[in-house]
Amino acid sequence: METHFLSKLLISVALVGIIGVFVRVYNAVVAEPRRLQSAMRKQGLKGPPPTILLGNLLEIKKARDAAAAANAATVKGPPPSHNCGAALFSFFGNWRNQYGDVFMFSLGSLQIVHVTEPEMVKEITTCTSLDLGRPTYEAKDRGPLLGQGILTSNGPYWAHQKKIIAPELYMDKGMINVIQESTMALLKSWMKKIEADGGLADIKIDEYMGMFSGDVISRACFGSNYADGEEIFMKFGALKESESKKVFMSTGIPFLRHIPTKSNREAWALEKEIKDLILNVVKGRKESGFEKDLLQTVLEGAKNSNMIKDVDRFIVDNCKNIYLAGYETTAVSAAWCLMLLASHPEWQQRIRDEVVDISNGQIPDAEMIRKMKLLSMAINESLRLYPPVPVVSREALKDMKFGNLNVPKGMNLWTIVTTIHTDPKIWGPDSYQFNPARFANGITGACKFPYLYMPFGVGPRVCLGQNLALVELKILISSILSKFSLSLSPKYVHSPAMGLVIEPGLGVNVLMKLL
Ligand code: HEM
Repeated sequence: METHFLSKLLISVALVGIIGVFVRVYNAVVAEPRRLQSAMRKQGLKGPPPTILLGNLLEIKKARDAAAAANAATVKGPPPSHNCGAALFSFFGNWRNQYGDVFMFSLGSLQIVHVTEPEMVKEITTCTSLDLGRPTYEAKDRGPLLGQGILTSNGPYWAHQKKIIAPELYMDKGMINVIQESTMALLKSWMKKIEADGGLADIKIDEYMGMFSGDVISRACFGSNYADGEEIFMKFGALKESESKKVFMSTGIPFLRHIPTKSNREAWALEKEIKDLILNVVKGRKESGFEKDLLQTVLEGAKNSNMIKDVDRFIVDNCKNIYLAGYETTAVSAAWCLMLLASHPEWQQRIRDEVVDISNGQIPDAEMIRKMKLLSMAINESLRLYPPVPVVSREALKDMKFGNLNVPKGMNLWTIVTTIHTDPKIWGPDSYQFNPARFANGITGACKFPYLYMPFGVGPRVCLGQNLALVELKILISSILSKFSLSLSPKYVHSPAMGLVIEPGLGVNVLMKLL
């Protein structure tokens, strides 16, 4: 009798559990997307029709596969034009032609409003309300990679983290020294290689750009524990590699991250290893040291705050976030800029003349790079054509209004940087060409609406490492130009690809000669 009652109870509990899971799945996959879609449709917003579960993912996959095949088959040598958006996001172009600057689409169950209308872009990107934040799906879908550090957090917790981290990323003399040392290491390795190859070397520069950028970040973050930092970041590189394969095509499909697939299990294991390694360094610090690096700042910030409940997690997530934000973005920016200068010998020579004139054979310092106007123009132009981060994304954390559009809580807003950066209506008829001269009078002179130039984002969530990145790029590129002459290798195939950032999919091969 008692056994019968117990088994009945168990079955009832199991049933309630199953129904509970079913309701949650139904809400996430069907009800919530429908609610958001219907709220937008009522206001006249159109977009490609989504399917349940996948949204518009299949259409996106088809367009990406077609573009990749076309790209690999054709563009060898210097690219005739730099329409990165068409190579990577042809689907946005097609939908924009059909539905206009503002339309909606779905990635899985994720509902997104695409915005390239200038006034609305301005309103969104400069909105200071904490009700508009970074998309919550980023932390959910890419948890092992991002955690809840400054990149993904929102509200007062984000504002608090920003206060702790931002001052550490201001440029000071120590940081300039670190950049100069990393630059010298790179120049030496190239000189050796060129000599060994008889005066002319064909160098795949991407790997070296990564080493340079990783070196700077490891030293900035971990100071004298720099060697530990390198090991941590190597593991993080492996984690990033496996996670970047999931970008786009697994975005917005709920529960995928909880399934113990081979790649998820690998990611979980790496996540744990990275956490243990970082906390080991932290333990050493508590016992022995006083340092003035980013780790120490985060450590002290966490200890002195009553808002941070899980100190270990705060430290680990922010180390990962800084590395993720600053490593690859800077490395690919340098690679794209050198590709452009190798393909435009006239600009290369003009900038070299300026550099030699100002630096007189030395590795440039902060004062010198401030004077290098042509170099800044070329870097601005390179970041316009190849912005590493192609989308500035936000989520309405409460019901909000932009322009005439009521945006319900949970809706994502995407500003497509590649489209905006190359729109002929904004930049003129040569918008797909490399023409640094357009920046001769700064950003305001180059573009009808300066707030539409956004390689580092705009508004309250603007990149905190912008100055650091620009100084890195200026010191590195000016030093390279003053020592070597560059031309594009016949091996170069133009292949913009989307990992976590826009990267040269098949690398950048440059023919390098000592001057
Ligand atoms: C050329 C190199 C870089 C580019 C193109 C770049 C671009 C960006 C972009 C587009 C954002 C998002 C802005 C937004 O959502 O409005 C961002 C955020 C951020 N970046 Fe960078 N970044 C670069 C280098 C760096 C470096 C070197 C660091 C630090 C070491 C860094 C740290 C950050 C941080 C902490 C954030 C988050 C800011 C926040 O949410 O409050 N970035 N970056």
